[in-house]
Amino acid sequence: MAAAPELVVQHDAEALATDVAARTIATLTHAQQGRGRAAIALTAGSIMESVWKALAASPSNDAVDWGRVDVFWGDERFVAADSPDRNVLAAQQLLLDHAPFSAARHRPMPASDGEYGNDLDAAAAGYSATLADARRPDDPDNQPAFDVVLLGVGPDGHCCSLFPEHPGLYDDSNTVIPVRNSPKPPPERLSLSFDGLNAAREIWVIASGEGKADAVALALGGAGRVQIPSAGAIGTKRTLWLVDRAAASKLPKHRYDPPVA
Ligand SMILES: O=C1O[C@H](COP(=O)(O)O)[C@@H](O)[C@H](O)[C@H]1O
Repeated sequence: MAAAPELVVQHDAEALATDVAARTIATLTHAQQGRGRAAIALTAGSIMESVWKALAASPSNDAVDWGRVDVFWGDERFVAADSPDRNVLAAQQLLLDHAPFSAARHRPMPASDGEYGNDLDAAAAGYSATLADARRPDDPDNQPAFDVVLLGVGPDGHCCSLFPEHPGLYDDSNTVIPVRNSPKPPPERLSLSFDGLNAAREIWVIASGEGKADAVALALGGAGRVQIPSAGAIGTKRTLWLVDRAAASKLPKHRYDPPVA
């Protein structure tokens, strides 16, 4: 079942990051109570470093049993493990390499100098198998139903490494797909397919700043996922757009009526 998008608008990037961190802690705690292990998928993006910092700084972060959390990735740049282009690096530096988060079972996507060498197809198949191995009893056959995906959105509306009018949008051959000729460098990437992404219980699309305002307005205004891929990110239980006022600034008044200052 698909969930129609809800919208929450926070004052600014800092308030947005604090809100996302608090919701993440609550959602993972709740998932652990119901399903034993919790599963989260991360993506990168300009707001995410603030989210990771807010999570690290939250006095409530030990409410989660991080030893019973699986951390996956929604997309990754297929470059060498030490390349500054890797999405995972900042997350490790700010969050995942530190207690209590380091207790989580972290599953980074493969790098181009890792176990699959520079074989992008093999790396995509390998991460699909990683997902399949991590499924819980009530999950779909081939992957965990992520309890939450923290999904960045590009100014062009892309999410994960699913870009407007790009072949990857049509590739649901596996939960994780190889992406070539990405319009945003670097050109080779790994990404959840739409099927892989939309198996998530909750998807939170997180956007901050005026640069994201067109994408937010188009996605919530009814654009299709070929034009604006983030419009096609739909969780089975909940789809939540968490944005700041700048990112909400091009929404029509019936969708968001900003408070008078
Ligand atoms: O390339 C990517 O871009 C998106 C959005 O990033 P932003 O810097 O425009 O906010 C990100 O969500 C994705 O993980 C990343 O690979």
